[in-house]
Amino acid sequence: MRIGIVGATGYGGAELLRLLKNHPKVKDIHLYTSSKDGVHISDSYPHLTDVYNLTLKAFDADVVSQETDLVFMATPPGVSAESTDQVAKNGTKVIDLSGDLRLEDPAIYERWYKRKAADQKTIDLAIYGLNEWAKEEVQSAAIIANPGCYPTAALLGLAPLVQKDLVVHDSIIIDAKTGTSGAGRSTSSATHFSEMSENFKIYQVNSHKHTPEIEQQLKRWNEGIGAITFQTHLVPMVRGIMTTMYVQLNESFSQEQLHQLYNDVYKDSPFVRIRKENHYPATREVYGSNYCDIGLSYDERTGRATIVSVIDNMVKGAAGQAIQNMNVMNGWDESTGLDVVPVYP
Ligand SMILES: NC(=O)C1=CN([C@@H]2O[C@H](COP(=O)(O)OP(=O)(O)OC[C@H]3O[C@@H](n4cnc5c(N)ncnc54)[C@H](OP(=O)(O)O)[C@@H]3O)[C@@H](O)[C@H]2O)C=CC1
Ligand SMILES: CC(=O)N[C@@H](CCC(=O)OP(=O)(O)O)C(=O)O
Repeated sequence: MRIGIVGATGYGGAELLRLLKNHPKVKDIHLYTSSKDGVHISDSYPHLTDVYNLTLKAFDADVVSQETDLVFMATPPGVSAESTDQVAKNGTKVIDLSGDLRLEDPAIYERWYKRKAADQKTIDLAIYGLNEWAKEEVQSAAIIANPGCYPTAALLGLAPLVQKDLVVHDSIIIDAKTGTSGAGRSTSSATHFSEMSENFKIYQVNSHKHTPEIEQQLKRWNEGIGAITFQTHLVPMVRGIMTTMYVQLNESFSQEQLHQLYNDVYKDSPFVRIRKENHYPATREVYGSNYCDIGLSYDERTGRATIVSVIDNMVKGAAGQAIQNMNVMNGWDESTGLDVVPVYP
């Protein structure tokens, strides 16, 4: 299969290349750039020296549609909105890592992303690829909107309780933390070393663009769910996301029942690991892997459940989930090429 990566010089592109090296079905890879035409990938990423002998080519949607069967768009917001229909016109499948095709209402996209949305036809064709909960749709999809990093962690953690309508509808609070690689490779004053070292910051308070994405999916599962409170923090680490979620349950639960529910729901999901009672995951424990690890607690005093989920933002939050989606789209085992043990310590 001929694979394309647009935005291969970014962190998402580099992570795709790291993981695809061990993918038995992928041999023919084409890399596209908007600024480094003719540059060898190892000049951009020396850790890939002798791993790939590939030179970047200028991104042109028509060329991509002729040269590839499936393309990963690892590009900033706006690029997929403009070019997906052209890339897909000859049957090339598209997996978009950006947020351009995730929101079904273009007006909501334009309000939160502050840029023009993709055309409605392309948005309607795109399947929201939260893989664990969309196997059938992903299988037959031509275009995948790969979920955002925070929504992946939050939604996998909330799904069992929300789907079974066990949550007081307007009680969901998501307290999220991320490492700096989530901001991509280009430098910014928010993420450079002097700003982030020995520091811990809240950002985009009540205004993060992943808020409508999380609400949209929660409402698909349970239309009664109200507005969520979602806050994001930057911590001095490179990879990893932790979402700590607080929800009021609408019936009395026991710790044991809560664990039973999550173990049952995710028993056939190889990338979701439920920790045993009184054990909680740390970001290091999924580092470099496609796992989402979940810890649970029910507080009898308050009637609230605390759900903690961790992922590696670059893997399950981006490139890993994208490859999992590619696998399911092609009828391959979902774990193909993703059988990676987390790097520890
Ligand atoms: N980092 C993360 O943890 C996650 C990222 N994402 C999303 O994935 C996408 C990629 O993220 P990330 O790799 O971190 O970002 P980076 O900024 O590291 O990389 C983006 C790449 O896109 C390319 N690019 C920029 N403009 C254009 C253009 N007009 N046409 C084609 N290519 C262009 C650039 O490469 P060049 O100059 O060579 O063209 C750049 O290297 C983003 O939308 C991001 O929000 C999603 C989940 C998690
Ligand atoms: C640290 C940092 O800036 N993280 C990014 C992660 C979001 C991201 O990557 O955006 P999409 O998944 O929607 O494309 C942010 O908070 O915007």
